[in-house]
Amino acid sequence: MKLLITRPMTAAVTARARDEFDVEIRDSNAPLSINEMARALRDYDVVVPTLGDVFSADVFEMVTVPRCKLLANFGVGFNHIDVAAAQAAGVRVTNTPGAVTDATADIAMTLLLATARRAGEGERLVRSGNWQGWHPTQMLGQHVTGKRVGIIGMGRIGQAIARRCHFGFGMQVSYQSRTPKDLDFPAEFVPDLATLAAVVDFLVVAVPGGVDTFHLIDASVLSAMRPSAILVNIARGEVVDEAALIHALKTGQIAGAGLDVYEFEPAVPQALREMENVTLLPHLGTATEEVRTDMGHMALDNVAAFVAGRPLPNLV
Ligand SMILES: NC(=O)c1ccc[n+]([C@@H]2O[C@H](COP(=O)([O-])OP(=O)(O)OC[C@H]3O[C@@H](n4cnc5c(N)ncnc54)[C@H](O)[C@@H]3O)[C@@H](O)[C@H]2O)c1
Ligand SMILES: O=C(O)[C@H](O)CO
Repeated sequence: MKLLITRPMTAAVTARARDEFDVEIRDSNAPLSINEMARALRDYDVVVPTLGDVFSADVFEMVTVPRCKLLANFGVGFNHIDVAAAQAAGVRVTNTPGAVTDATADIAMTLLLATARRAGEGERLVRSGNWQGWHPTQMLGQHVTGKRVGIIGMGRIGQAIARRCHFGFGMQVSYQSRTPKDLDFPAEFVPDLATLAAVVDFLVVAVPGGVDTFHLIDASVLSAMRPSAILVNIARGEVVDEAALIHALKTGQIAGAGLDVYEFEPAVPQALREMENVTLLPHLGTATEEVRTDMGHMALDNVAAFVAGRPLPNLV
């Protein structure tokens, strides 16, 4: 069984992979090219791909009968893989749900707090050497405790964000999801997105990427938001119409945004980079040693199950 891991991993994951499998670990952090993806499907039994490795229908068309029978994705989001095309080619797909949940919820709170409290702007001021000292009206931001948050996509991460907002910050939680959830804390289900957008102080996006959610947050949702409201996106960049977001920020339709993901990642529009009321992180949601190691182990658990002929624990 030949395994390809498409990026360098943490030391613990690398050691386990080398110990348990005949593995090649690609020595580059760049996404696979289309030809590398075709070669991966042709030459390996299992591939551990990740974000940026765009296994589209075109790639599966390039390889008539893939040797590869499993794409054990490193990451919960799998919108870079055309799952239907993979299945049609006899390739199963797994992901790493759960391992990413708390860290990503923590980054959502980091973005919410940093944007509301102007932390990035304040940090830049101190670093510039131009800070003139404290005064009663210096750099006033928005209070967070007790405010109303709207969460779009009440899955694992959405619920972890909601718990932090409710238990940690005494916030009122409203949400939109495909179905109402049975939750152990108070949260109001608002089925209509524009209605939800209109009543919250913070709107947090936590849905999966892909065709169903492409530009879910468009000009109409942004224009429904209050001028004092802040948008946070930890989901996938293309869930938010970035051009419409820039327009909403420039025209004061909304007060700010906290972003971990971008429509044309890693390209971040200059317009966003120039705005003080926007907090920009480089897709840090799961970026801790422990979480990346847990994700790697979860991907390798799926590989191990495949090799042993057992049911795949995280089949998509
Ligand atoms: N920024 C990061 O580093 C980072 C890290 C982890 C995950 N993510 C993203 O977060 C996503 C969510 O992860 P999760 O583990 O919570 O997934 P999940 O499947 O548990 O939750 C997604 C929720 O969104 C809901 N949903 C789907 N389509 C919807 C729609 N059109 N409108 C409203 N709700 C909809 C689903 O019903 C589900 O409740 C991932 O798919 C990934 O793209 C980002
Ligand atoms: O989907 C995920 O798990 C993240 O975006 C990658 O860490």
